Amino acid sequence: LFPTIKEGRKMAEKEHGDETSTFSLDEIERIRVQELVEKTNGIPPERFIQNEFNRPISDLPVAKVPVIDLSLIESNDFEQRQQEHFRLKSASLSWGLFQVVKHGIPISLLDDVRNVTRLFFQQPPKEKQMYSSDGKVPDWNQGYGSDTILSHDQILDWNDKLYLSVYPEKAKNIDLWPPEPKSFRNLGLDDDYFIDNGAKGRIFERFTYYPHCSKPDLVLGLKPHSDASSLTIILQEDKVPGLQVYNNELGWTKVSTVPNALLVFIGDGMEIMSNGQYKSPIHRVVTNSERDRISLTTFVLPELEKELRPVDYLIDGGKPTLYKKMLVKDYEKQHLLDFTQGKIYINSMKA
Ligand SMILES: O=C(O)CCC(=O)C(=O)O
Ligand SMILES: [Fe+2]
Repeated sequence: LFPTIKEGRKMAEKEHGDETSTFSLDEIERIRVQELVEKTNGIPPERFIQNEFNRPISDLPVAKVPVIDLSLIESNDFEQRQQEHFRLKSASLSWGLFQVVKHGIPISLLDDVRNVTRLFFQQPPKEKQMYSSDGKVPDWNQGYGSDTILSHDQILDWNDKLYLSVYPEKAKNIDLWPPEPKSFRNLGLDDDYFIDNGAKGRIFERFTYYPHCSKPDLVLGLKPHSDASSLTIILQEDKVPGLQVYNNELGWTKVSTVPNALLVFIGDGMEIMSNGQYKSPIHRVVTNSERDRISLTTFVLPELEKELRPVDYLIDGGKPTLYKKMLVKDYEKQHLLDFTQGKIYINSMKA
């Protein structure tokens, strides 16, 4: 059996007491990881030390993530199109993730997005803090901040983030959108691409900054989770890996970066809607001692008042329903609660 969070932390303290740095509870829960790194030279305070069974492992196998050519999905050649559709489907059935290339988004735009993300995090703390919602209802989880803290026992992630609602328009809180760097508000992130392509619902963007860490074998950039979304699209940096995905046969595997590809994850919503045929993979992010890392995550989410459940035709004729039903807004609440405690919420949805 795994130790409880408290037991695990006691064990970690004993073993690694001299490798951690000390801060008060209040300080730790308010400071951003980026500032911490400057103060401690990258030495993690004890609140960030993972239980033994969750710590990063070196020498992992590389995940064979399928690469999908989007231009073939839209090809006029029927056979080519059908073949790529088949590959897309088998990627969703097996790994639950794939790299998309020839997606039609200009590389220069991807570079701009990456640059602007870096520039945002390079600004002084005071400047960034203006875009924090600081726990204010209804935007308490939006804006600039670090790991969401729901309990003083929580083991914290080694990242800072800027989390923004971009669609629908009325859910956008423009006060949390940084005017600096200048190009931030007009990245084209809020154009109608997804909406026109049928994904009506909600879209959030999460800009994440993972500072370097002097003890990368003890902390996680982002703890294990599957995404509560329908679909997630990730833009990574080409040269700084860190993302890992769990595979039932291989255990943790490393996801290689493919230059300028977009990485797509099937989310919990799709797993439930497909009655478990499509997989919402468990993934995490590890840090490294030399380089910081940025990523941009786009979450495509269903409307809050919708019910999450397997689609009717998949359970027609008495086929077993493998998941419980739940309103999207309740699902997201529970998912966040479980995430902060290091649990995988979709497991509790299995009927
Ligand atoms: O930084 C990454 O590559 C992954 C981020 C992620 O998993 C998330 O935002 O849910
Ligand atoms: Fe994720």
